[in-house]
Amino acid sequence: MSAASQIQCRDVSVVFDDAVTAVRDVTFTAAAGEIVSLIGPSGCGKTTLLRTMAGLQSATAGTVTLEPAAIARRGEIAFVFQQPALLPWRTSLQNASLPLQLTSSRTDDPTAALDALRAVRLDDAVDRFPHQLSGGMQMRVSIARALVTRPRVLLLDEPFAALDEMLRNELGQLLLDLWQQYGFTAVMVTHNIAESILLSHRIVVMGNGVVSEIIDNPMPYPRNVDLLRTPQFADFYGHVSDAMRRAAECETNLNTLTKPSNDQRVTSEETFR
Ligand SMILES: Nc1ncnc2c1ncn2[C@@H]1O[C@H](COP(=O)(O)OP(=O)(O)OP(=O)(O)O)[C@@H](O)[C@H]1O
Repeated sequence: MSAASQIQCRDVSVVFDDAVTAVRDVTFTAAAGEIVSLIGPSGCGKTTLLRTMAGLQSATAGTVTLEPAAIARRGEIAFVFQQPALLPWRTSLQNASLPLQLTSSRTDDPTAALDALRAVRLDDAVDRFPHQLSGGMQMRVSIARALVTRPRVLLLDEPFAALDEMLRNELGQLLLDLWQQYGFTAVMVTHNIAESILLSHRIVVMGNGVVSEIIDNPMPYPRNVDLLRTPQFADFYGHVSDAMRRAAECETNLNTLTKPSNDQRVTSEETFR
């Protein structure tokens, strides 16, 4: 098993086209082996921050440091997207093997891909093509493909958003099992408060590009979906939900301030300096 890496974001800002500040001075650390959720209103910069952590987007300012270093071309950083994005002409085994063929290992040995498919409980679907799989099974193949290189860091962008609640809980449970087995550090963007509570050690709440709150999750591990029916869960859900509301209100207030009437002619930079 690869050692997990700590991810440290320090004063990270991302500005698009010199005009849109998607992420502003974000600082937080995901400890090695921790699961962290990024939640917040739509458009608050979660995906941009996750892509910056993956090295898919450059930071305009600030740094993202992985310790020990994790190298994407060796598959040490893996990304799971909302859509499974499988190649339709490849079987589950061939899709799960893809990173091994693209990364520096360049191996055709199917053992690691078979192991990853077994871990996501798809032993009996290795020779099926994507169109022969349900949505949940396709997502499992996508997760197997991410894990096949034994990444130190797993970044997930709303991986279960397109699935119904039962399937989402089932795959959440699967992700917890895989985390126990593989020991990666995970950062996951989600809109789903219950999912963030079920899975993560800490919940980073964002609003308007900034981190508005970081909430430690007191629920002990190992966890399973039964947690969702406990009074402690209900209490904590209310707490996270209030933080989300505050982030959304902050977003609304900032938007009001950053959209001045013509006669005010104030830039957002001036407003917040
Ligand atoms: N490539 C880009 N060019 C210009 N603006 C962008 C680009 N990508 C994102 N943005 C803008 O940056 C802001 C943050 O977008 P981002 O996708 O990170 O938010 P998000 O919180 O992930 O949203 P959602 O929850 O809806 O997926 C938005 O205003 C978006 O329009």
